[in-house]
Amino acid sequence: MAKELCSGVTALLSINTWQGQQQHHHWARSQLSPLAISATHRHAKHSRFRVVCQSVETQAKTEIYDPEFGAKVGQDRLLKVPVSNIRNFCIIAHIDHGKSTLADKLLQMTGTVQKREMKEQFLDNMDLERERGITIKLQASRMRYMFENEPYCLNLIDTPGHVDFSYEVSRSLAACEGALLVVDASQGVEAQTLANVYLALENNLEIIPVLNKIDLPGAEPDRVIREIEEVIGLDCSKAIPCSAKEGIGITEILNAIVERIPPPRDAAMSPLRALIFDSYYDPYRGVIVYFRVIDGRIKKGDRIYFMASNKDYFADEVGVLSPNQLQVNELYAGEVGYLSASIRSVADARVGDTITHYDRKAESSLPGYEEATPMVFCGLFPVDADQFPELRDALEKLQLNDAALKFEPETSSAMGFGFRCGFLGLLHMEIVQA
Ligand SMILES: Nc1nc2c(ncn2[C@@H]2O[C@H](COP(=O)(O)OP(=O)(O)OP(=O)(O)O)[C@@H](O)[C@H]2O)c(=O)[nH]1
Repeated sequence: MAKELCSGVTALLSINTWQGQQQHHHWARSQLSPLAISATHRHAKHSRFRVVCQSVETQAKTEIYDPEFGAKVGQDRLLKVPVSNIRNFCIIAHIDHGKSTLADKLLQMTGTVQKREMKEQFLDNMDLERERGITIKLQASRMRYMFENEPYCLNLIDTPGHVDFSYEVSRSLAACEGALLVVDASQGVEAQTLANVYLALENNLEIIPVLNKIDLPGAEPDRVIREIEEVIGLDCSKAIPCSAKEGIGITEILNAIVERIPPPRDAAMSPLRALIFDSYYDPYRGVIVYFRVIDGRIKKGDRIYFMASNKDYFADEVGVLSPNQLQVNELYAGEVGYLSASIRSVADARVGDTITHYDRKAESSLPGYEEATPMVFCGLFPVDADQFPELRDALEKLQLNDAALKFEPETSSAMGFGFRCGFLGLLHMEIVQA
């Protein structure tokens, strides 16, 4: 159905946009692609954008939710491939060694996003991340890549680089079969990279060493290769020299992902087990859960059950990230996607939890679920004691989007009633403050 609507047919578009809480609706009849593009431009400033396309000829209907680029996203990326042609991988790199630049180049080279859409680095798309230039929240993107005349589906799962988020890193590694180890060829291996490489090795990931920034005059790829071999003990005979900035070595990296990273296990007939590697709160749709299907399959309308939080919901929407959200009917073992189910709090769908079916529960959950343990604490007191309930409401709202934030009431003889708040680390505290 979606395909029919993408081949330039005349379509009726129902466009909903939101400005703050206010919804605006427009109808338009046009060739699908050009109109969708101009609509995207017109409404680019709106925070949320939804187009429902109905083919005038066939009455077929599809809904494309895409806050950034509307219907421009190519539907051929939704093409299903056999599990043997899926590759799930992440990028391990020290801060500033070029992970985001490389991720963007991979998205560009596979046609997932166009060059002109790349004004801002794509995978780091939270404002705060941009401001601080670091990756905080995990995100994912599906790419379509042709290798020896066969279509492959490559899922890149982004990992945060900061030590406060090592648990999130470990969950995203558990969702992959392979990792690109990106090392700045003018710098060398850093301690933080080591910790993540060991995590990847523990998860049996196939690691592809990539030497980035070879365009720099100070690059010493041979020295860095020796360093990786000595420090990590990784065979670097097939390390790939690259410049993410200049686009050198990108095809070699894509080919290596297909050739060297194993496909996921084909377990589509088993009871559903999907690993949550990220979630965020959307004020319109509730919590959006990012997951990797490990066993079984999941489709829209399924009654799902979160094994750690003991909560059940109906999946309103299931889709893939490319990198924007695109709805699909079903996702099966090996695939990576998102779902929404009118979930009110991220605590119900925590990173590391296992999703299964309410009526056909998996026997055991996937390993590795951990409660977030706060490491840094601070006392928070209202200036005016009457504002205590407001402060509590504000903290509860914040917690809807950040299940790692903990707080409990506290009294102090000097400050009165307040809260003791726990954070994962100093950076986490700064982010919550912002
Ligand atoms: N010369 C050169 N510079 C590069 C290359 N790749 C990345 N850079 C630059 O290195 C800096 C850091 O790159 P990023 O891609 O933001 O690094 P990152 O690893 O994603 O950093 P975090 O998001 O903080 O983890 C930027 O200024 C890039 O332009 C490269 O191949 N050559």
